[in-house]
Amino acid sequence: MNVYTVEEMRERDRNTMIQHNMDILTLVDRATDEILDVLVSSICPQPEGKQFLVVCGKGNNGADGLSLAGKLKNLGSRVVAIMIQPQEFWSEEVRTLAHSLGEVFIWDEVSVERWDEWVAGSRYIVDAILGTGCRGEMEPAVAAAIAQINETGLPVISLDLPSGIRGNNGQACEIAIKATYTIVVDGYKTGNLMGSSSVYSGELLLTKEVGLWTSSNPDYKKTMLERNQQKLPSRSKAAHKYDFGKLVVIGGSRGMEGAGFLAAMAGLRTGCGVSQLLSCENWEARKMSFYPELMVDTFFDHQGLMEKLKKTNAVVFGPGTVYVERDVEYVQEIMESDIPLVLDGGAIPLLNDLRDRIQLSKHRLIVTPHTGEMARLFRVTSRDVLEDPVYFITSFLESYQVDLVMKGPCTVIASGQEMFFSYGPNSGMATAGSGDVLSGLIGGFLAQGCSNEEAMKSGVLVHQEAGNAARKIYGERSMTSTDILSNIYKGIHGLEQTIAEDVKG
Ligand SMILES: NC(=O)C1=CN([C@@H]2O[C@H](COP(=O)(O)OP(=O)(O)OC[C@H]3O[C@@H](n4cnc5c(N)ncnc54)[C@H](O)[C@@H]3O)[C@@H](O)[C@H]2O)[C@H](O)CC1
Ligand SMILES: [K+]
Repeated sequence: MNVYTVEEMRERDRNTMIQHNMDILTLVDRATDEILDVLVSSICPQPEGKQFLVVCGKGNNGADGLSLAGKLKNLGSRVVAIMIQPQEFWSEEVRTLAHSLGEVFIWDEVSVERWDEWVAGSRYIVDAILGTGCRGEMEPAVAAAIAQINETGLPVISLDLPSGIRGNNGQACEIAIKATYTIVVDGYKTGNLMGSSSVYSGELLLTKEVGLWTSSNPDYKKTMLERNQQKLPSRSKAAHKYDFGKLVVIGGSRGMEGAGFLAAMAGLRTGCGVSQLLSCENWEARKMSFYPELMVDTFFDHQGLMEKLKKTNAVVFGPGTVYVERDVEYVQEIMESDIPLVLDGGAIPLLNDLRDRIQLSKHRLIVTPHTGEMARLFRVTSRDVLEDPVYFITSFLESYQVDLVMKGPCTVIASGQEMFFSYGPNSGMATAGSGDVLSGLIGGFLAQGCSNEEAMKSGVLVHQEAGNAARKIYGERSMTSTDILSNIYKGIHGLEQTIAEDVKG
């Protein structure tokens, strides 16, 4: 399943029209065939006899609304179509579609009584006011319509994007539609997945492809992260624990020992044979092991560290550390050895100190910032990153030449010329230690010999599924990172099952 920016979507529209000799009306017609298919199969199996209140804008999102209204009418639904803007502002396509629909009302001319009557008689509102074209300040008439729709309490079906959500970053305008379902046309827009979109979109439903031109060589190929792309490391029944790899987590400084333990334990739960927490100058950590299956040790200088990293197959550096300049040397030493390395938490800011030396790394580094950590690296604010996440992800790849896992309600894995989006909003994951569990998972898979890409994908998928399982038991409010940790096995089972089905399949 592909993901596009608004600019890429426009380019696809343009090239489809030129190369396949298609006009906008044909594109809209194809899009609404697929929208109707999703509506009937996933939202309203029997639309005949039911009333749909379809509220349309003057652009192509509005054209989608009018075209869908016509098709619902043909199926025997009752349709009330309202245009927000008066006729003189309609596009050519909107004009044609409105004409063939017959009766279309204009927002400003609708009395309160009529609106109330339509709302009372309708089963659904279709929001076709704004799609990917939303930009700048909201027109007052549009804002008023959105507020009024949000107040009805009726289920709202948004077409492509909830009106007022920006197509590239998912940020909400001063007001936006609170949808029950969002039917996304042809491919996810980055704005369907990022920013505040999860607060407004309701259930995201994707149409089949509508036959648009697709670049065979985009700058960055963007797809949804899917379970069936994964393969887990194989396991021999005759194995020794070291055959499954040793992970070392360097972290757990004074007062933050728990972060180190969570990461080390998450690694062990992926199936690696041995996991150790190494703390710098923290003897206390050795006394506080919460988990008997973990090894815990302390180091004082880089000779001591490298001595302790013998027979280590992967290192996660940073859960429960703060930025200390001295750590640059430690990280550099590990980079130059043959050990795959994940930089997380307190080690992420070291990236700016290491910039000139990253090429010396034998393995490509993996770095796992959340948006705040990403912003600090670029010396901008989180708001800047949220404003243009795709730009910052590509800049990150280009500036640092490392692999990236940017954590958030939609976690993005980025490597080389590819990005994978993992959309699974769960507010329970925004809890202390959740990121430590993720970096431990990635480290655990690396220690078993997975490639960076496999380890990042498996780590993110398992983390998300473990979080969903924890939510089922404790709820989004009460779940903690220990609950994510203890549900890792469910994420692993999920992946094992998918793989088994694929093999059978
Ligand atoms: N790409 C596809 O596969 C297809 C997409 N389709 C649909 O078309 C929309 C995008 O259409 P576009 O005309 O570019 O934009 P919109 O309809 O979203 O809106 C443009 C319209 O609205 C005005 N406007 C912009 N911002 C605001 C604002 N803040 N307040 C008020 N008005 C605003 C702007 O001036 C324009 O006039 C896409 O999402 C799909 O739904 C088709 O189905 C074809 C295939
Ligand atoms: K919309």
